[in-house]
Amino acid sequence: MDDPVLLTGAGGRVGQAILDGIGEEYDWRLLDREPLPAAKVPDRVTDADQYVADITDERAVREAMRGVNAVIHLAGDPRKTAPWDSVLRNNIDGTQAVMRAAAEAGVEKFAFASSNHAVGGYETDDRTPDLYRPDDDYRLDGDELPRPGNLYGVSKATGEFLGRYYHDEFGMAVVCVRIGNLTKDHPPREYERGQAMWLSHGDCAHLFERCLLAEYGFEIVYGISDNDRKYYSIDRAREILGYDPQDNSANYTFEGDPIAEDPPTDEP
Ligand SMILES: NC(=O)C1=CN([C@@H]2O[C@H](COP(=O)(O)OP(=O)(O)OC[C@H]3O[C@@H](n4cnc5c(N)ncnc54)[C@H](O)[C@@H]3O)[C@@H](O)[C@H]2O)C=CC1
Ligand SMILES: O=C1O[C@H](COP(=O)(O)O)[C@@H](O)[C@H](O)[C@H]1O
Repeated sequence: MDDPVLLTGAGGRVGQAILDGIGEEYDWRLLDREPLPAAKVPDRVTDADQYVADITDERAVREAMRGVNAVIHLAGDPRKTAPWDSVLRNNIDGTQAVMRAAAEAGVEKFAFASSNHAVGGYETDDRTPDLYRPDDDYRLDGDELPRPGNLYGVSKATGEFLGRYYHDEFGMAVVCVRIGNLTKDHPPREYERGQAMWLSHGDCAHLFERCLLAEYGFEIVYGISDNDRKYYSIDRAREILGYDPQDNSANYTFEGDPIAEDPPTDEP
């Protein structure tokens, strides 16, 4: 991909996981409402390719979108406890502004950071905590209706609907990645639910790179590592995007420490 890729929310946790993994591979436009310190910016990205702007600023977003062929849209309020005024502004109005600008600019591929919280309502009392365990075979696969468990989840489900609209009406390829729980170096510590939806930094960067390279129309996929414990299927991400995750929370203790592999023996 030769044209620039616009990354919104570049200074945040997910943005940095992506740039740590594939920051040197693409021509980036980085947009965030906070200025990015040099340590967060890949070497090849110049000042001219950095936009300090709010995604609800339609003019600034249109400016950042010029000549862009693909967008990874992460900017928003990531708190599951976020109040309505914040998710309405940052996650719904903001996503509408970015998707609209992308569609109008003829952007080919758009990856949207959705969330496990768009479907948190499936974690009913009768399914939990079994759901979080490796021997339970309940799976969500992306075909189910959204079922948010909080207003943040409502805002993410709304972003998915916006993606559906911009795909159907403008022909933009849109993939909504329902990200699980991103943590660096190890799965969330002592958190069964988080370990079932762990997304490692390496798998995160690889997954979003596949969103840039694969061919698709409109898709909803789950963004988790290849965890033994899981209630989200990653089959669709594998089939459509060519996602090939390398990490698995089962290779760590409940406390989050790596489980040592058996040392090699000399015995035949
Ligand atoms: N970290 C995780 O495990 C998960 C993250 N997500 C989603 O991924 C996206 C990124 O999440 P994180 O990196 O964890 O969050 P973060 O809070 O670390 O990063 C978000 C970035 O977006 C920027 N931002 C926020 N509102 C903005 C606005 N109105 N205009 C311009 N920039 C704005 C912030 O300055 C920040 O740098 C969010 O949309 C979140 O909902 C979804 C599921 C899990
Ligand atoms: O959408 C998000 O989900 C993750 C995981 O949710 P949690 O309920 O296990 O905390 C969360 O860490 C992240 O901040 C949020 O944006």
